Amino acid sequence: MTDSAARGLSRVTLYERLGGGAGLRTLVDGIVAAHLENPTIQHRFTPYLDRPDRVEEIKRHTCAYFSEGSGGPDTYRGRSMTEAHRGMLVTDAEYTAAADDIIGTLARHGHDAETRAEVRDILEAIRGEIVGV
Ligand code: HEM
Repeated sequence: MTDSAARGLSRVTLYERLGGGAGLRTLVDGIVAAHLENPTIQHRFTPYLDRPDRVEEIKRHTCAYFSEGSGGPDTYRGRSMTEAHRGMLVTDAEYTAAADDIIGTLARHGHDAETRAEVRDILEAIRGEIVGV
């Protein structure tokens, strides 16, 4: 049996494969650190460095958003993606840079190609909610 067939039978959710709540938190910390190092988008995030409470809130919202979207138990209660990013006029290149940080962080934490492809598909599905709004 292939890995994917086994997963289908045992219904292991993407949330569980990402390590549940603790795994997601580790990933979100890594993603934010990667954004701060990424020359294409770091300027979007450096203004938050002197607002640790807001960074913590955004991280918590992002964990809940990823949990809900990957079959986890949380409910995202933050603003819609379009509302959260309205007025930023995020470009396609910036979005791709952010998505690459996410996929790179997954790879660094040992998540396999199949899981990375699944996350990449989700990120492409919501691109239009964030770019250019
Ligand atoms: C790749 C997909 C992305 C996802 C899933 C995502 C998700 C989120 C979430 C859940 C929040 C918190 C919203 C809230 O607290 O109400 C947020 C906020 C934010 N995002 Fe994104 N985001 C993405 C891409 C981007 C990109 C490409 C940029 C800029 C280059 C960006 C910049 C920001 C900023 C600056 C905030 C803080 C907004 C504020 O202070 O109100 N995001 N994002």
